[in-house]
Amino acid sequence: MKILLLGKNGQVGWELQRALAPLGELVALDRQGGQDLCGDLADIDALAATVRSLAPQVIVNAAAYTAVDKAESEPESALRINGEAPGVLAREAERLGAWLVHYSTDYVFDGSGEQPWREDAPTGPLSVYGRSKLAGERAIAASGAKALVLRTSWVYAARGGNFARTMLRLAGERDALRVIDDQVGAPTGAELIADVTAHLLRQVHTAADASTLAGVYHLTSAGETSWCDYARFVLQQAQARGVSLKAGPAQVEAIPTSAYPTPARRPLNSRLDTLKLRETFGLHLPHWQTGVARMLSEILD
Ligand SMILES: NC(=O)C1=CN([C@@H]2O[C@H](COP(=O)(O)OP(=O)(O)OC[C@H]3O[C@@H](n4cnc5c(N)ncnc54)[C@H](OP(=O)(O)O)[C@@H]3O)[C@@H](O)[C@H]2O)C=CC1
Ligand SMILES: Cc1cn([C@H]2C[C@H](O)[C@@H](COP(=O)(O)OP(=O)(O)O[C@H]3O[C@@H](C)C(=O)[C@@H](O)[C@H]3O)O2)c(=O)[nH]c1=O
Ligand SMILES: [Mg+2]
Repeated sequence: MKILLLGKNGQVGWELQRALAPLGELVALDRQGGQDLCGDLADIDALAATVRSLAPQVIVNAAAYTAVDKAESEPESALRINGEAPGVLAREAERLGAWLVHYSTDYVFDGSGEQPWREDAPTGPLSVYGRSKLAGERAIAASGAKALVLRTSWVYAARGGNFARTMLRLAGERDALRVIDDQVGAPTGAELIADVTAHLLRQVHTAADASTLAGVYHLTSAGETSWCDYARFVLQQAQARGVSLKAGPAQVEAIPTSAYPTPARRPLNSRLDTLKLRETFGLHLPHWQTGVARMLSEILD
């Protein structure tokens, strides 16, 4: 099986390089591409030509415009990379009869209520990033390609930029942190996302009628937390590993969203219901604290 991976150096892309390697011949590209291959999602024609020339059986798209606040002032760029380019990948996949795996986000929802969102719940993005990711989902659905669209949330990894690492840095610099406690979701590790992706592709590869497996799935860790309690957990774990910090968990002040103005609005309720994924593919999803503790061991021990 030939697999084309885009966005190979992002949090998820890096872990996918590891997890997809045993499945077949892996061609992994970053934005720069190489050897007449284009991995830049903003260069739509060259991207389509690259897919045609490689003719993979599977395309995995881990590239995205993920700077949520910056997207508010760069909507065209976000929409091209997150909205248009996935549609082009899907149309090329459809022509080739290839599968597309793509990632989306909790930010496609408006964050109302307290119930975990199911896959078929109405969307209502609050930000440019959320709208651009929803546009990508819709373009994929319209293409007719066999696709797995995995909505995840609050992604962290040992390698790359994420909230946990920001909290560690700030707690080393400041006496106190102020962190939002009324946005609730599940921190999800790039390792888990990559391993589940590989598991899904194996099942799709061996299923008698694989096309029935195509669709949108929610993929997050089990459990839920707020950004504030997540920050406290990270700092408590760091201290337990002997890291000296200016601000410990007790110096993390809980604040409402209204006290932390940002260019992009974010959902209050980011809970995603993962039942469909677990039942369809026979998966167990670990609690968020397990993966975060493991990631912290990796970077701190
Ligand atoms: N991070 C999160 O909290 C969440 C992420 N997701 C989704 O999961 C997926 C993976 O995200 P994650 O790994 O965390 O994101 P990262 O920001 O870690 O990685 C994104 C990658 O995309 C690359 N990229 C950006 N623009 C382009 C472009 N024009 N052409 C090619 N590559 C580009 C970046 O490269 P460069 O470094 O050169 O910019 C980077 O390597 C995305 O679809 C994202 O929307 C969903 C929910 C939460
Ligand atoms: C740095 C900081 C952030 N915050 C808040 C702002 C925000 O609501 C929350 C998280 O901040 P971030 O900048 O990490 O959030 P953000 O970049 O919006 O994270 C999102 O990224 C995209 C790509 C996704 O798809 C989402 O699932 C989600 O992970 O914490 C504080 O309250 N205090 C702080 O000191
Ligand atoms: Mg961010």
